[in-house]
Order: sequence, then C-alpha cells, then structure tokens
Amino acid sequence: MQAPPDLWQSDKNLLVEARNLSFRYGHQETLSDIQLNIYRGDFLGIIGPNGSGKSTLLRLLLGLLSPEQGQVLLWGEPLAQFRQWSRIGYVPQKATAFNAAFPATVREVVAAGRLGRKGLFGRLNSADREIIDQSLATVGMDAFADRLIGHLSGGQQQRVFIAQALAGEPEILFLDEPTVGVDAEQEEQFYGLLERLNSESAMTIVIVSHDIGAVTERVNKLVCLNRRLFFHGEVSGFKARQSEILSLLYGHPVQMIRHGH
Ligand SMILES: Nc1ncnc2c1ncn2[C@@H]1O[C@H](COP(=O)(O)OP(=O)(O)OP(=O)(O)O)[C@@H](O)[C@H]1O
Repeated sequence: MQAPPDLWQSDKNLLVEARNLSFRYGHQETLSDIQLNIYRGDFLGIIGPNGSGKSTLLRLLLGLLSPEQGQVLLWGEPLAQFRQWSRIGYVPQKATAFNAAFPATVREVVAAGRLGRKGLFGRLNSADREIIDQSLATVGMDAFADRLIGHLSGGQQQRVFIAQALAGEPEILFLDEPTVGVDAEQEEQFYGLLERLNSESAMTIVIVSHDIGAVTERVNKLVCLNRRLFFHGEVSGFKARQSEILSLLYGHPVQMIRHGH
C-alpha cells in the first residue's frame, strides 16, 4: 500500500534523526536516550546549562563521535553509510581563535569551505569564486576579503566562518555557540542573518546557545537538553510551559531576561 502523500512528504523532509542516542566520555553518562528529528526548514535552537551535552549532541549528529547506544540517520541513511557531507555546514565552538599573524586572508578561509565540496583534487573555477564572493557578501564581509583573518574582531571572524560554511552551499547549517564574545549589536545582526538564510534561502539551521532569551525569540523549534531531553518541539509549545520547563532543566526557577534591543 502506498503511503499517503503528506506522510511521504514529511519523511522526505526529515534531514536528521537521532534514535535513542546515549553517550558517555568516562563513567558518567553524558547523554541519555535522545530522540530528535530535524526537518527541512527548521530553525532549531538547542539550549541547556553548561556541561549539559549540547556540543556532544552536535558532534554525535555529525558523526564526530560515535554513540554508545542508538543511531543517527542523515537524509534517512545510517550515518556510517552517509557520504554527502557537503549537504552539511558546521561552525564549531570557538572557531574564532586566530592569532593576528595567521597567514590566510578572509577570502582564502572562505575558499576552503568551497574546496571541501570539490573533493581532494578539485580546482576552483569562476563559478566557485562567484559563490565565495556571494557568501562573503551575504555575511557583510565582502569589503574585508583581502584582509588577514587574524586582524579581524571576534564577531567579524565569526561571520567569516559562517561564510566559509555557506560557500559549501549546505542544506543544513549547525552552529555551536556562535555569539560568544560578540557584542549585542553584532548579535542582533547575526540573528537577522540566520533568519534571512532560513526564510529566504530555505536553509535549515541548528544553533546551540546559552542565551535562552535571544534564541527563543528567533527560532521556530527548540530542544531543551540537560543530559536528556526536557523539551523538543515548537517554540509556541515551549512558551506555554516555559517556567516549568526551565525549572526542570536548570534544577531551579529561571527568570528570563529580555535584552532591550
Ligand atoms: N573530550 C571530553 N572528555 C571528557 N569529558 C568531556 C569531553 N568533552 C566534554 N566532556 C564533558 O561532557 C559533558 C558535556 O559537555 P558538552 O561540551 O557537550 O556540554 P555543553 O552543554 O556543550 O557545555 P557548554 O555549554 O559549557 O559548552 C561535560 O560534563 C563535559 O565536561
């Protein structure tokens, strides 16, 4: 029997699936029984206290760590068989720790993101160079293309790393704490950029953050994590039970602070 069209559609749009994932670094369980679905078009925030396993979860989803139990499926394929890594962009935590003398220009750093898509012996052609320039323009860093990466501020370097990921034309972009060390105005611009990528370029975005207030105002879906999942769903569902979920997540009542920008 054929599946109804809407069911077929939803499966096709399921990009990342975590089934009963558990993981430990040493004796203590770091993540326990995580069930997670990421659909095409999601703008998903992952929040939780320090050490709650947010980065570990991203690393498991990207195959950088192997689960002790459970499975990750990417585009419906078990991770071990998945080969289409250019569909995924990843900007790790603290990507922006360049020494001022680091000998690469902004354009070269972004070009590295395009080379990843071309394979080991691929050469960049004029279409690739155009995509590199467009990626720089998207993050508003085109005027800095010939500067050394180490001469930029943390926020500017962060945008260059987003451009590097964009140059690979990913369908899904994972960002781990991208606004650490970025001032409030840059953070506002940054979230605006992510919103545009999500709504205008139909890019699926997954962002890990400490900043509950900023994230919940921007994303459409949310994961609340503290070694296990405390919530996974639409932001509207989270907001309806916000204080209850946050008390459980942090183990004490949490006052949300709204930034006035
Ligand atoms: N390589 C490692 N070896 C051993 N323990 C680790 C390792 N990386 C992380 N941990 C521990 O695993 C737990 C989860 O860490 P993880 O970095 O995933 O949390 P997080 O929620 O991303 O934290 P933060 O918000 O502080 O970045 C923490 O207790 C951390 O100390």
